[in-house]
Amino acid sequence: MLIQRLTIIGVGLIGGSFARALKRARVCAEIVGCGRQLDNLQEALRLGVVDHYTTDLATAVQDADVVVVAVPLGHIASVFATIRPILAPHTIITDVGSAKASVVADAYQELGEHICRFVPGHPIAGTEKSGVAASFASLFENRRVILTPLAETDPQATALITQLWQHTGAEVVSMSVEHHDEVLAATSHLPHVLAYSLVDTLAQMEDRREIFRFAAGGFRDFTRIASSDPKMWHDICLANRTAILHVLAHFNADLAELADAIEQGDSAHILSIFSRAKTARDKFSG
Ligand SMILES: NC(=O)c1ccc[n+]([C@@H]2O[C@H](COP(=O)([O-])OP(=O)(O)OC[C@H]3O[C@@H](n4cnc5c(N)ncnc54)[C@H](O)[C@@H]3O)[C@@H](O)[C@H]2O)c1
Ligand SMILES: O=C(O)C(=O)C[C@]1(C(=O)O)C=C[C@@H](O)C=C1
Repeated sequence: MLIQRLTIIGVGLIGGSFARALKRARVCAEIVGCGRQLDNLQEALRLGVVDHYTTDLATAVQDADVVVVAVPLGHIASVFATIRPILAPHTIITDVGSAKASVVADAYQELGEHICRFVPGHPIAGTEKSGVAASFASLFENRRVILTPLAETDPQATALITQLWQHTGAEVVSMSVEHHDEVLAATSHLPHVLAYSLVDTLAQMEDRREIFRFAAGGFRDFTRIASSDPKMWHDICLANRTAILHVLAHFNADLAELADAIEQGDSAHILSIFSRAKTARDKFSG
């Protein structure tokens, strides 16, 4: 066994999938789940995702070798503040939050002397579903996990968290907090903002029933992620607002240029934008 006791705070899609993958790999002797919704924790136990559960954060982190904080970004600071006095000196703490600067600021503010065993992390894998019932063991297979260790982070803590993620089938990469937030603003946060905004625009049109009746594959592919948890994406937008606004401004300018080309009937311009995008997309998906 790699570790004795792993505690997951927030046994939802990501926390539950991490627990399932580690159980499958048989690397933790015991997995403890902690959360606020009793029915979700009971389901986690019934599904065999955790070995025990508690709704009490203090009980959950006692004697834990590793604590994984997998709650929405807006709840991370209060979780850190509550567990700080109970954490053992050897306990390693990590998280899975979709933006990293806000989590790191929360950690500096709330974790005190435990900052040297905090390894910020983010699996680049998920779905539009939430809760433990939506979790599955193969979610992280062949996907990337980004770690953004701090100057203070003990390299042995980073090495252990790296090993745990590798046991889920993921490839682990490291980068700076700032770079992470800029890249994810472009590749994940902007697409979610656009999908929510597009669906909301259509949903407010007078003939929305007719519009949605004839929405087919293209609409479905483009908007699946607008079914994601609104509170989670609210938290991400506020946590990474500077980087999101920067890439959104860029996008707005390019969209205005495309609208102008359509208005002018500028075939060459329209074709060059679409061809450039198709080449980039084909190369990326290949
Ligand atoms: N969904 C994705 O695609 C995805 C991908 C990568 C990372 N993330 C990140 O993972 C984290 C969790 O997202 P998720 O999709 O698993 O959400 P989820 O809603 O499925 O799970 C979150 C769980 O945390 C619990 N929780 C909320 N507040 C809590 C608190 N104060 N104390 C204890 N438990 C609490 C909830 O009851 C829920 O069970 C978020 O920070 C998100 O940014 C999500
Ligand atoms: O596939 C999806 O539904 C996702 O939204 C997953 C996705 C992404 O944008 O790729 C969403 C948020 C994350 O923090 C990481 C992954």
